[in-house]
Amino acid sequence: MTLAPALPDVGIDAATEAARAFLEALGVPCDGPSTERSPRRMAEAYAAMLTPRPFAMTTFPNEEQYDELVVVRTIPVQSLCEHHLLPFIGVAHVGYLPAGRILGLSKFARVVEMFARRPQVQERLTRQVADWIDAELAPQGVGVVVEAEHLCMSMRGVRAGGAVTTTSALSGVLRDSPATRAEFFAAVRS
Ligand SMILES: Nc1nc2c(ncn2[C@@H]2O[C@H](COP(=O)(O)OP(=O)(O)OP(=O)(O)O)[C@@H](O)[C@H]2O)c(=O)[nH]1
Ligand SMILES: [Zn+2]
Repeated sequence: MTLAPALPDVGIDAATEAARAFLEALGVPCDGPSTERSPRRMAEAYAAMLTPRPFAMTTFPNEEQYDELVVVRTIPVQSLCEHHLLPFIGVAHVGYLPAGRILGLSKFARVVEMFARRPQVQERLTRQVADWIDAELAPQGVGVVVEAEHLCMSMRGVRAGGAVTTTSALSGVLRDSPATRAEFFAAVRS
């Protein structure tokens, strides 16, 4: 069983017409020489931001029986909040304690991106990354921390620009062992 999101069925022409109607309804006509194609650009931009990129899961046998934490810090996060379809942007820190296999390092950034390219809430994104690593790798434990600014909170509404939300998801020994958990959070903060 895979926990990867299903690929959406994207109709760029229909999205373009909807974007044109949407912008016109907001008093933003797109009839100038440089704006005629803006509805299509908008449709393509949203399609790009909302379509996960599948990737090959590459694992290696843990031949050295490496049994310390592996932590990949400061992975870029760019997603859209499902309430306003406005971006939330920040970083993820992903760590795990290997068991029988280790994961290709680039895959941590790929899995974050895969789940980020959907309408999201930060809590779910954080949990999905942890659950995917658990399911695909069966490590001794996983930890994921996401720190992000939500533009729906800074560009509109409450206008709390600069507010950063931190979420975390832990499993296995990273959740159950206080020492391992503390080591993970220390690595994240270093
Ligand atoms: N928990 C959580 N909330 C989020 C996330 N992204 C956006 N939200 C919140 O979702 C809520 C939607 O609330 P509503 O009251 O329905 O929407 P709204 O009237 O536009 O709210 P304001 O943003 O307060 O103006 C807001 O409080 C957002 O800040 C997220 O990733 N996680
Ligand atoms: Zn929002």
